[in-house]
Amino acid sequence: MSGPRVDVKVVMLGKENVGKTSLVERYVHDRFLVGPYQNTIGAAFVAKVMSVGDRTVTLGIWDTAGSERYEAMSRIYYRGAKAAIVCYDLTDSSSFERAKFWVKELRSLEEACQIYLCGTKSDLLEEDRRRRRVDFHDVQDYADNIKARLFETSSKTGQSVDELFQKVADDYVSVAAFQVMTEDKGVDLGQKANPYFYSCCHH
Ligand SMILES: Nc1nc2c(ncn2[C@@H]2O[C@H](COP(=O)(O)OP(=O)(O)OP(=O)(O)O)[C@@H](O)[C@H]2O)c(=O)[nH]1
Repeated sequence: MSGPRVDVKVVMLGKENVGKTSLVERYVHDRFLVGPYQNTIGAAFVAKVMSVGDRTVTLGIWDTAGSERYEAMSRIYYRGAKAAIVCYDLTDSSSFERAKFWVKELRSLEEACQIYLCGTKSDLLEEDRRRRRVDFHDVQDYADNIKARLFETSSKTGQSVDELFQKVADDYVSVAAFQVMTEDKGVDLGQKANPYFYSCCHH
């Protein structure tokens, strides 16, 4: 028996404990698991069917393990990904340094992969704004430089989680539509190597 046909391979990357699994849990099952923290080992896969206008898009989400012990495995999972959600914990500056590490790798090895930076655990800032360790404007400047999109989410409250994954699917559909358009008309805008151009030019 074959599994679902995946349109968009999405990979979750980021330091351990930043909340990658919780983000997927919130998005796919609309729940936030409490209890003892469990590291992801290797990677986990889940498929989610969603709508973009009158189209159906299936996201195939690979949730990788954040521990540096599994770094080599994470590399296997981002190969061929169309989208990478690179997570960092808004209350942990070292996790943002780790996010930059993954961005560098993706930019050099998976040029066509659209990057979504995701600052997690925003509910902790609502409780106490002094807990913020990663400045929003600094990350926005960085995101502009690397042509990434930026979200700040909470898997606990659900804040911006659906919006993040919806954007991944919307971008995929925009890119596909643009590809069909240029291939049909034989237009070569010399921009094919730039995935951000693809997704931006339809907004
Ligand atoms: N307050 C709060 N805690 C969160 C949030 N997301 C995750 N956590 C907590 O952070 C811890 C780690 O979450 P995980 O989702 O397992 O983190 P991970 O990035 O998948 O970790 P690895 O599997 O080790 O890579 C857990 O104790 C979660 O309950 C959030 O949005 N808000």
